[in-house]
Amino acid sequence: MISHTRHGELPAIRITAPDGAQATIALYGAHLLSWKTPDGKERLFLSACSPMDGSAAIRGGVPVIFPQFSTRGDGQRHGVARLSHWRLGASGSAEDGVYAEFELTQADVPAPLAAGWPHDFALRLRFALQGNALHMRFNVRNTGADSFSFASALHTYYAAGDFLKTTLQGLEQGKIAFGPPLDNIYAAPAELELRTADSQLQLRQQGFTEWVVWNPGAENAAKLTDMADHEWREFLCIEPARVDKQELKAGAEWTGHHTITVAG
Ligand SMILES: O=P(O)(O)OC[C@H]1O[C@@H](O)[C@H](O)[C@@H](O)[C@@H]1O
Repeated sequence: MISHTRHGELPAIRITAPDGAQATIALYGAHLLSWKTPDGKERLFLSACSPMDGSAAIRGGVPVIFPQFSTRGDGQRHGVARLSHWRLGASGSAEDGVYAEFELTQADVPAPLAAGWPHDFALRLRFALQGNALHMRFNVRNTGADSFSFASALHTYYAAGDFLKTTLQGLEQGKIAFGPPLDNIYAAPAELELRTADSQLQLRQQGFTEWVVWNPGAENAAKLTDMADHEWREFLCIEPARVDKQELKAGAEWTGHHTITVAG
């Protein structure tokens, strides 16, 4: 079932699966704010200090990064998609569960931001919920007459319980046990295993080229106005990404998949 709701001042869409799984997506950024598995447990971190009025990017959940990753370029930091109001597209039931799609084109991007990246594009982000799995499918189409280059990421903030008790397995570097702050880019195997203080999750990607792993630690978190000082310990970001801009020819499209399954 799909219903309209609000989160703070932001209009949002709620997906509720027959098994009780639930996701809430703000139209601002097509930003996944909350994902609850059928047991009612929240799987994503969302900062209590995040702006929720469309004046700035939301801190937590799953920000959509497009067309620039971080400061890798002279455009808007982490791109314009997380700062634009998307539209609800198709929704319903499919093989992979109850789903809703969100759409954004160049015409939807606020003028000052659009001026910084003047290309014709169409984005479609689909969220599907079934049992303990969440599937995100991100599609980028070049609708213009010239090629453009873009980077992207699904900047997932996991509710880790306790960052310091979290481990990640599957990277060629071996098992990572977290401690000091980190902001690392790794080559992207298809699958990772994340163990938080109380859960085990499988993270799968297809189409992306890197995993970015980030936690600011206490000192850097204290400098962030949209994060409470203690919150750094509650989350870990693991982002399937395409950190460097790669070309997309006129008329071509690219699709990235990100599936998270709670295994225990
Ligand atoms: O504060 P922002 O713009 O949401 O970015 C958060 C972090 O996002 C991560 O993806 C980057 O690797 C970090 O360098 C960055 O600090």
